[in-house]
Amino acid sequence: MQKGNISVQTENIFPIIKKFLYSDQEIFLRELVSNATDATSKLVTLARKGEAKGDYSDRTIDIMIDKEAGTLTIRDRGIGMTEEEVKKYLNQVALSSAQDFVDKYQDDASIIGHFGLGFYSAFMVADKVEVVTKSYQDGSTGVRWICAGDPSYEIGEAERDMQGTDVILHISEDSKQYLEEDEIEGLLLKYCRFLPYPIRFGTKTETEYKEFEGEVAEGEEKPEPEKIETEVDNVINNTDPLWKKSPADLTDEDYKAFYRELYPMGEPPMFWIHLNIDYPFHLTGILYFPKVSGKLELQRNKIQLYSNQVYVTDNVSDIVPEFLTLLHGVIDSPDIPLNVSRSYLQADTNVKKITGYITKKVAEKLSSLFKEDRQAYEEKWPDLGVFVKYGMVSEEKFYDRASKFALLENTEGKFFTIEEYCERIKEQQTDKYERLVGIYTADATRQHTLVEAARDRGYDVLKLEHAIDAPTIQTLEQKEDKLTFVRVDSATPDQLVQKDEEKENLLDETQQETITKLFTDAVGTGGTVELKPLDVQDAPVQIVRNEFMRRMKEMQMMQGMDANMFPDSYQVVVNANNPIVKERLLDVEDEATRAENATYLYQLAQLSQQLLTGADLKAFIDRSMKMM
Ligand SMILES: Nc1ncnc2c1ncn2[C@@H]1O[C@H](COP(=O)(O)OP(=O)(O)OP(=O)(O)O)[C@@H](O)[C@H]1O
Repeated sequence: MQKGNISVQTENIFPIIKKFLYSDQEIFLRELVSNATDATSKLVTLARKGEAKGDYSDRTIDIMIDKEAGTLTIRDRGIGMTEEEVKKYLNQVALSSAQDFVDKYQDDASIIGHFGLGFYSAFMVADKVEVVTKSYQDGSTGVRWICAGDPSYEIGEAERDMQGTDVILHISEDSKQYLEEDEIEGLLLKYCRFLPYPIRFGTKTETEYKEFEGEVAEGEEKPEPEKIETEVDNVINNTDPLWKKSPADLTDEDYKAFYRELYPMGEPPMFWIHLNIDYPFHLTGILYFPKVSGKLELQRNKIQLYSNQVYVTDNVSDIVPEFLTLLHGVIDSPDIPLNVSRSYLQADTNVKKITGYITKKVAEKLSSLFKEDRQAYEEKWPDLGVFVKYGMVSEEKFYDRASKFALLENTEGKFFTIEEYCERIKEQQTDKYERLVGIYTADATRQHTLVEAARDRGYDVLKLEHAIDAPTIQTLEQKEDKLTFVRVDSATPDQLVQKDEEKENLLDETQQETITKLFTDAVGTGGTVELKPLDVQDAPVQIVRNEFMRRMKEMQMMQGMDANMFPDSYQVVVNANNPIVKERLLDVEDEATRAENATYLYQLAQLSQQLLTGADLKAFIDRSMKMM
């Protein structure tokens, strides 16, 4: 054996590799199996070109544990290395790329999936690494290279028949878990599940039951099926994952089966998109639309990112627009730079193009579903809506496409595109400033009374009940000319759509003052009182919340501010023209009864909006009982 030093400057790299990457130790296996895959691919290419002669049909990569020896071996049947190549690639190339990686990593540990540490990641878990290799080239002999985690190494001849490479890790004392079968199998399933060559991890027992096929004499029972156990290779990967295949060759069932392979516990997806692009970047993948309805948070981070079928990460938030992280599936692209920091990624031109491409494909798919079968699309809307709205709010480009197929649902359960809806309300709901006023409820059950009051006026009421609807409304108002929204409780029904009609007040000035005073006392600090001449049949007292003030408060609360900093601003509108107001307040002599009636009418208004609680609610019930 010859001895040598890898490099003088690298004295420190081993402890750094061990220490800095400790939390992500497990990636060593992905890096080494990737190298084995690359070495196999290189040989396959040479053989195809006729430059490597021999039978290279067995491309299996073996992962082997030897507990007694304390080693984990990664064996490939790939291109192998000559002694010169070992010196060049392991002592120089691999080392300098590891050095580069460590330098970058020390500056910013957010490198995606920690790709690029390469061969030297072995030293995260091993005290000593032994490489036994033989080049595919005629006349090559085996070579053994040993390095014990310091800059010195040994190199010499080794016995070896087959071309290819064994990387033997002498697992260190504090990484003993990597000698456990379950641990290794788990990592192989995570990182290597879709690699293009078979990854064999020992053997497994397959059990089969064979029915008795012979004659059974009358009166005799058929013998139990025979149990047949066979030892077969434990190949842990699917070498030909669905996203690599041509969509024309696949059926719906294939896509569903692949979804189950990815998420065995998941509900079946609604539909999917097969991505496939060669220029100006390479990208393949399948994105599935899950049923989202309401569960906005739970579903994130289900897209897996691969690079040439090697798993990288399931945190793709810097690679795809945020709203797309609600989708499930796989993206595979060798063109995403994986050894740069996450903040750099978003500025990368390839990543920008990829983002744009995926967004466009998603919009196209939704658009075709909408056009092909509107009814089926409407049925899916409860699950799709959250996703589409999220996209419209957060991605300008998506908005432009989605505004054609986004739907608005009204309280009758009918669906409209934005354009259709504007057309529908044009006549009734255009205000004096020529704005189209969309009236909505955030809770059709709680706001039932108000919804009905608006509908009685001939208005249409939209159901915008999800958390995503508040920002969606804001976006629609910004984007769509002359469209504005008001919630049913933001004004009295006659004022939801402001028109220039002034009603005559049936009370004289003294009467108006008396009424205003009575209600100001009844309401106290609960809100401001306004006496207005409304329709005779409009309720005597109504409570409204200014749309703008309410939105401000909601926004502040979303930003985590104290809710009490912005008290609710309620306006108590008293209808001067409702006959009850006159009869119960003005025509009553007794001061105390008048005050009591004012309070009672105010409480009725509170009750209709579920604002009456605590002691006030009890007082109201007591009084109602007495009246009975
Ligand atoms: N199993 C192997 N068979 C043949 N050559 C190998 C094997 N493992 C490593 N090598 C050689 O060593 C070189 C350095 O490996 P290393 O993993 O450090 O970097 P890389 O694979 O080139 O790049 P990266 O890991 O960043 O993708 C490889 O380019 C290859 O030439």
